[in-house]
Amino acid sequence: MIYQNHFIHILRKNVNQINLSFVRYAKPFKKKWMFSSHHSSHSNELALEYFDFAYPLIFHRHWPSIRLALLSLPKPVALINPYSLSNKNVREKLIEQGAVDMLRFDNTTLREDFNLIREKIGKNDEEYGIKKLLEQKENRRLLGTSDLVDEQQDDIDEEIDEDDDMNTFNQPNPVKTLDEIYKQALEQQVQSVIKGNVVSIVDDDKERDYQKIPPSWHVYTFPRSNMSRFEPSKTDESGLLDYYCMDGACVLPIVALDVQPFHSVLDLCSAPGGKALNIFHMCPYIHLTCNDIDNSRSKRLTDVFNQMIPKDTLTKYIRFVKGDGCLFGQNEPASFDRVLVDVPCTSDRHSLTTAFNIFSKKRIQERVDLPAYQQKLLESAIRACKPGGIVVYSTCTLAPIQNEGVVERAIENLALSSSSSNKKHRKYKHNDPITCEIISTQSLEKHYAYFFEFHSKIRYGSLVLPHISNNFGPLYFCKIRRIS
Ligand SMILES: C[S@@+](CC[C@H](N)C(=O)[O-])C[C@H]1O[C@@H](n2cnc3c(N)ncnc32)[C@H](O)[C@@H]1O
Repeated sequence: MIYQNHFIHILRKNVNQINLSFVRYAKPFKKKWMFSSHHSSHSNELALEYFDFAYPLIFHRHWPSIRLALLSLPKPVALINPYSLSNKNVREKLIEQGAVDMLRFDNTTLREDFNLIREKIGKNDEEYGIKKLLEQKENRRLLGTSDLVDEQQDDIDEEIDEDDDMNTFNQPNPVKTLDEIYKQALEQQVQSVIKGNVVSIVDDDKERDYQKIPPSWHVYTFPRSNMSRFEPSKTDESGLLDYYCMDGACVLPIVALDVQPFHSVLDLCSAPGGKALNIFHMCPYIHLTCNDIDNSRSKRLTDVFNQMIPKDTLTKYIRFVKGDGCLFGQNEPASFDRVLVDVPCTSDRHSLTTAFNIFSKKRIQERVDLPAYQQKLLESAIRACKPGGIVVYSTCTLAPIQNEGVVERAIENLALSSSSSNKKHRKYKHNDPITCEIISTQSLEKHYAYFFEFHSKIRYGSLVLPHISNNFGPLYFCKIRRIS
């Protein structure tokens, strides 16, 4: 019931024009569908127009495959409810159906081969020859993985494969049109989203054993290229659901958060609660605070938890708060060991399938203000975190300005506050100087490379690119440590 109801069927007339005749209703616990065969929503089309304008400049030849995936059915994963009485039977049934536990998947050889290829095509390896790239392309084909690896390959592919369909997708217009000029301006903007050298990055998770997964946390999915769907979730005798379906990429920020027993954890923008459930299943011996500003979404959040967690556990370990996350770190002392801040964003996949999305003309100002709002939420999350604690920032957009751009500006702004000479230029009022560093998520990417397509040109954090063979994401996340 939960996830399958989310899926929309999209009729595409041709590659540039879509007819979004289904409109998704985002409430996971209500069977609501709006079907309109006559009206394709204008804001859906605006979203696609914007993506077609901005994203080829960032993702180059990969944009057509990302676009295809965004316009296709997303792939679900099932988060098993360890409190459900049918927990064991359900897991056995899913395995019989061919599903695998994404957190315990151990096809070591496949993963090692894949990682080897990725390493070889390392971002900065300029001396790589065409022959080797072709070999690797063939390896990737044999591994059944896509070729979303490195832009460096693009130039070479263009030299050697002029008839490649992908290259003809955005054929340059020989005459420099006004569009071209706008595109160049936008490209400059995209390139200047981050400075790239103001935040330090450490690789502390390099040696982390990602195979060590707590026994309460199981996430099932079907293997690559397997488009099977999960049956609707059922309730057991005590009224608890046996699993919760969601986008598989949602698991990654939680892996990055690395919650440990007895931690005090804050989920600043929590509703409807998919990631908060993962946090709690990752480590049930914590004190979890779930906050959201929106009344109806907060109600959904508590509904989700009531259907997944027994009442006594809920009251003992979980606190629900309804408040403005921007104020969290200002009014309370920094008290959390871990903070997840999964901010509102342009929700790229969602915007292509919902009627009144943030690309609507009436919401232009909201969209323009979004990165500043996200920055405010991230700064607040960092302020709420204890020194030495971890903050994970996440979004479900591909836009660099809402991802790395926000991370860099927030960390820079918090550091600026330490300098008294800069105090008058500070955007938000807070008392103490705050310094942060970013913890690289490269090792996490390597471990989960079989399931996800990661964008290789990310400086801070990781970005999951939607791909038709395992249609998860988009999802960006960045792991930040508060130092002082
Ligand atoms: C991307 S959704 C969060 C999804 C959620 N983390 C999950 O996994 O189910 C963003 C949420 O931020 C909430 N939000 C927006 N502004 C907020 C604010 N100032 N303070 C707290 N929550 C806010 C929205 O109501 C929305 O529920």
